[in-house]
Amino acid sequence: DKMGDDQPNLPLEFSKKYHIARKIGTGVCGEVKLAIEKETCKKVALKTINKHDFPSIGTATRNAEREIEILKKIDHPCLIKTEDFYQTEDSYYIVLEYVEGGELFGRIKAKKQLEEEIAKLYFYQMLKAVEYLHNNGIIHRDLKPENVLLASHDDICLIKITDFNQSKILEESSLMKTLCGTPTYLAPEVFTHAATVGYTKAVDYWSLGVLLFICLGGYPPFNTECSTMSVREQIINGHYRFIPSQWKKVSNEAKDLIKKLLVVDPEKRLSVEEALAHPWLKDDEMRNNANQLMQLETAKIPAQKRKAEEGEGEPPSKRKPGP
Ligand SMILES: NC(=O)c1ccc2nc(-c3ccc(Oc4cccc(O)c4)cc3)[nH]c2c1
Repeated sequence: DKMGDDQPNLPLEFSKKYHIARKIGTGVCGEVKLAIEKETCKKVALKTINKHDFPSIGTATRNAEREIEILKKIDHPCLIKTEDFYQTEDSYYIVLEYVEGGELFGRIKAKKQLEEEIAKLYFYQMLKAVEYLHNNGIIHRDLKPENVLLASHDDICLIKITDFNQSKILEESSLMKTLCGTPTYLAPEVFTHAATVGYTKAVDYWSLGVLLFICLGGYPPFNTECSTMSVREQIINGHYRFIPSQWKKVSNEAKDLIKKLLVVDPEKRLSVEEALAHPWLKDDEMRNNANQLMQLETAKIPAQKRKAEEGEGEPPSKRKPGP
């Protein structure tokens, strides 16, 4: 069709370089479209965040700026890579790698539930990715099957976590500094309130438990099927069931790991490090597969960041199309 815009008000610079194909996902704050780089026919995912969308003026912009800051900073084989950014006065445009296999959500729906060995391979990679995020002071806060992408249509494949729109960067809070000072004059609630304020990494541990439950059981642990409690009450009470017909082929070790992640008290919830040490994941064959997939990915064209650090990289938008 015509060489012009396929979508109105895209940045001209973007329209010159890419051709929009079709919508491939809808995030909370914006949409994701498949786009083709004209010079190389390479597929990319274009995520558009409208500055004037809900949740409220300013929040969408703040979240988008934080998402872009995080995307520039991260570099891990199981985290989505960013190719480019554009901005107009009313939208942000993030050009991301196109992850062929699509959402884990679609794979689980198609297969009803994943075979245990496949679920283990994916979950181990999710843990490694979240371990990397937490070690870099980033909490994802929106881990769900829609935000876990699969690198290929094969079962044995790399996963890529995406969507940092709800993510938080753990910075030195004034409360943390206060707690390091001399407490002589500090009121008691500063200590007791401290234990509950803000989000901690533990919210991601809980989400990982829900993700693993859905991968193995094929249905969510907290859902509207429950007649006596609302979803909110089920979560607050940590009330869920392993429906026998869905779980008869699943090992007790896998169920044990889920039980230790879906713990209401965040202090008692298993951390990523502890989950990685759980017997269910002490599986050398799986780890070899996962590590090979991750090393292959890392060996590919180094991410923009690595190039930038080595000082070779031109700013992405001025780069010659890669091989
Ligand atoms: N929310 C995000 O930050 C985000 C960021 C990047 C994303 N890429 C996809 C994506 C990629 C490939 C897909 O393949 C398919 C598979 C089947 C059908 C289809 O139309 C596309 C689907 C979704 N979804 C994304 C979401």
